[in-house]
Amino acid sequence: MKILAINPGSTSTKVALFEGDVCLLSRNVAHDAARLAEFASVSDQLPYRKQTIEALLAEEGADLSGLAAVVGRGGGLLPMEGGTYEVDERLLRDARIGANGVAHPAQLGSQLADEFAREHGVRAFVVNPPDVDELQEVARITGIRGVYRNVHLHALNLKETAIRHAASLGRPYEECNFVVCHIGGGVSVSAHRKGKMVDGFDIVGGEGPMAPTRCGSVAVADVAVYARERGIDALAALCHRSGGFVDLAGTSDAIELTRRAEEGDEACRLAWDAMIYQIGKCIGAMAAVLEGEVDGILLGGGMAYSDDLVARLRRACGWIAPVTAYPGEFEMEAMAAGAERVLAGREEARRYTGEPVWQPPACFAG
Ligand SMILES: Nc1ncnc2c1ncn2[C@@H]1O[C@H](COP(=O)(O)OP(=O)(O)O)[C@@H](O)[C@H]1O
Ligand SMILES: CCCC(=O)OP(=O)(O)O
Repeated sequence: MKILAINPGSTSTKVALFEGDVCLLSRNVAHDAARLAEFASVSDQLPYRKQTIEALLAEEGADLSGLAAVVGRGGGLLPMEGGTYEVDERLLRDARIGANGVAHPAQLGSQLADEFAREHGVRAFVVNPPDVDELQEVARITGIRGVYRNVHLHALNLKETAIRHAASLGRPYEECNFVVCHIGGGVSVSAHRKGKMVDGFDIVGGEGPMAPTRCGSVAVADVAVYARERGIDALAALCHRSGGFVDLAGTSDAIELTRRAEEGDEACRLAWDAMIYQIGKCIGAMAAVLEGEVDGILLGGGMAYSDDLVARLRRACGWIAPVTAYPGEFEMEAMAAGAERVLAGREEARRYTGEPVWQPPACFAG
């Protein structure tokens, strides 16, 4: 049973073909930031991303005969429970407009999966999109009446990393507590208690640590001044596209940034140091969410390939719990596995409704 997995990220497009749990091919194309910036909206990138994938498949001589499903990284959706979702018109409508109010390429995942699936007459799915919302109630409350938190995170990779680490400890995910990070183009830091992602930082809304493409948390008063001087659109872009390394050093590539830092570029050195410092602070916050009962701190994403970053986070947070690096990500495998569970009848595909997963408490009404 072949499954094609498609993962459009902020800096890359990844594609993989699986037969059962065997990966037949896997490719990752890094996109030039200037090329992506030419598109007015994320959904306008659809033909370009599709052609990119078609070219990759052709280069690899991929044999798609016997394809059973196409699975994409979901996004652009309203808060939802975790799981594998059938791509249908309701889901596509929200993905196309980015109903979560966030312009992020993950919303192309369902659209690309749908296009390839139609061409092959097979089903399309998304698995654990960044819109998965399992926050505990107290994590949703802010100090502003009527304003409630929800988060967008690398849910797919965070959960898969936690599941695999739990298995390595010989325990089910549902019995463990972890602080799990994805340290890539965006940096997710999250608290997992007994199989639920009960808190984390909204990495497209401007929370959490600085990242290659994100500004991270900034004092509200400073944000207000920035918005007044530069406008709301420029401010919003800083949250998930043009902040962090891009704003401080003109690149989202951590390899380039660290090379320039070694060559004496002071802006690059400080950006690198500050990001790692902020990730450590956020890990500490999530350890407090778990009341110190932390079975492990797990570091995934592209930057977890950096020995320097892992060593520094181990020094900053290793006293909380053992720190384990899982460089890269398990997103492609996790997507294929989610689709396979449904096709094999071990799990029912969920239907996206757009219905709220949580109701604001009556005590704050009015
Ligand atoms: N060996 C490495 N050392 C430091 N950074 C790395 C290394 N390999 C990849 N990266 C960085 O990881 C980031 C991309 O991470 P990735 O998880 O692929 O991103 P995304 O979240 O966009 O999928 C880039 O900034 C890249 O430069
Ligand atoms: C929308 C959250 C997922 C995310 O930020 O992915 P990238 O790191 O690829 O931008």
